Amino acid sequence: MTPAARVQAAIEILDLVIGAARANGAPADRLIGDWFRARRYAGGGDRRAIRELAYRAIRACGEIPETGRAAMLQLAAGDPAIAALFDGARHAPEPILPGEPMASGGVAPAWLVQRLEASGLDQAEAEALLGRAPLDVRVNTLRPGVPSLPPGGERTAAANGWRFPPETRIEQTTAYAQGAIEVQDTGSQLTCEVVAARPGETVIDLCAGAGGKTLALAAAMENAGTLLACDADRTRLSRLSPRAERAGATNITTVLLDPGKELEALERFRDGADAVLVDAPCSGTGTWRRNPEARWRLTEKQLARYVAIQSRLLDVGASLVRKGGRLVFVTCSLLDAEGAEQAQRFLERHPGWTPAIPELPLGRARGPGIRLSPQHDGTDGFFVARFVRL
Ligand SMILES: C[S@@+](CC[C@H](N)C(=O)[O-])C[C@H]1O[C@@H](n2cnc3c(N)ncnc32)[C@H](O)[C@@H]1O
Repeated sequence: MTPAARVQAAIEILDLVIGAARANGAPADRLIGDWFRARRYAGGGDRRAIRELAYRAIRACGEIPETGRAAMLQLAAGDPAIAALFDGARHAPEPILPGEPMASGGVAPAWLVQRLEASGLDQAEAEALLGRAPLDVRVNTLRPGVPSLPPGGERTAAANGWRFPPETRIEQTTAYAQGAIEVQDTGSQLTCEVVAARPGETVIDLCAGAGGKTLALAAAMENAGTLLACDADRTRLSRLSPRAERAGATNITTVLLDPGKELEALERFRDGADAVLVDAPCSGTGTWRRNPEARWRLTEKQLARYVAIQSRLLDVGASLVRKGGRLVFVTCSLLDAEGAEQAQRFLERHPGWTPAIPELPLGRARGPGIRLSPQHDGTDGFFVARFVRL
């Protein structure tokens, strides 16, 4: 494909991404994959270039663009080489018309930029939310021996963490196939360390999803003790079993929860868990490096819904913890509404609890917890707080 045809292809993809963002449809990654599957003629180089162009345009536009072309014009406004490819040749985008509307630039929609500012993020830190994520892995201590890792890696601040260049094909390594390593962001690994799960304990991962953090907890517990992986989403939870098998994690029991009736399924653990992790559903502002179009999908109403469910799940988690036990609250968000403020409100609602601010090698204190950010810590954005029941 010619460079100009690649730009036109990226514009078509952007139209799909924008449509899906408006209609709460599939994520960009899946749309791009489907687009290529239907166009086998595009070679590896074309695919990489088109994907790169589409993501650069997504990152360049703060508000959701009207069209894919308007998004690409925003990118072209800062890159004359791309602008020059709008030449109307065969398969190329039509020439740019004088005064043709282009999407607006910026980090995120205006309301969200305001929320980020109010949450103490300066411009540089906000922009870093849209940077490139490295490839982090956790060495799985449940697998004996030292795994043979691909070249180019370096140790991270996490106890068992390594970082590789983003293009590393980690899933093709023997270490990955044997379950000796798991792909997991350093920030995510550190939030698991805050749980400080120990062998023999009863630990509940209340929002386990597909078990990214559950597997780290199982490793910390050395497969000894009870580890419940709960979630309200059957499909996500069903992905955990094969992952646990690959990782050699044998002490995990999955529990499908009914939203609003979580405690009914967990009644026998009431006041009994040593630790409960609430890795709550959130806006995901800390993971825009991986899915930058997520900022076009979020609405104030949705954010309010996340805040409400986080608060409810924290209350559910609290009633499962034994006296002296710990409750760990995590969101992959940098918004105080889903972090420091949420944690503070928990403490106000629950006088029988005290904050035990985690000591981490990365991050900065924010209210009664710690916040990690891409710019300051080189991780995804997270908030983590730990509370101890008196
Ligand atoms: C941030 S994700 C969890 C990610 C997971 N812990 C990991 O490390 O991969 C939040 C999860 O909360 C789940 N969830 C939403 N409502 C819930 C509820 N009422 N009870 C339990 N889980 C819920 C979602 O299905 C989603 O999987």
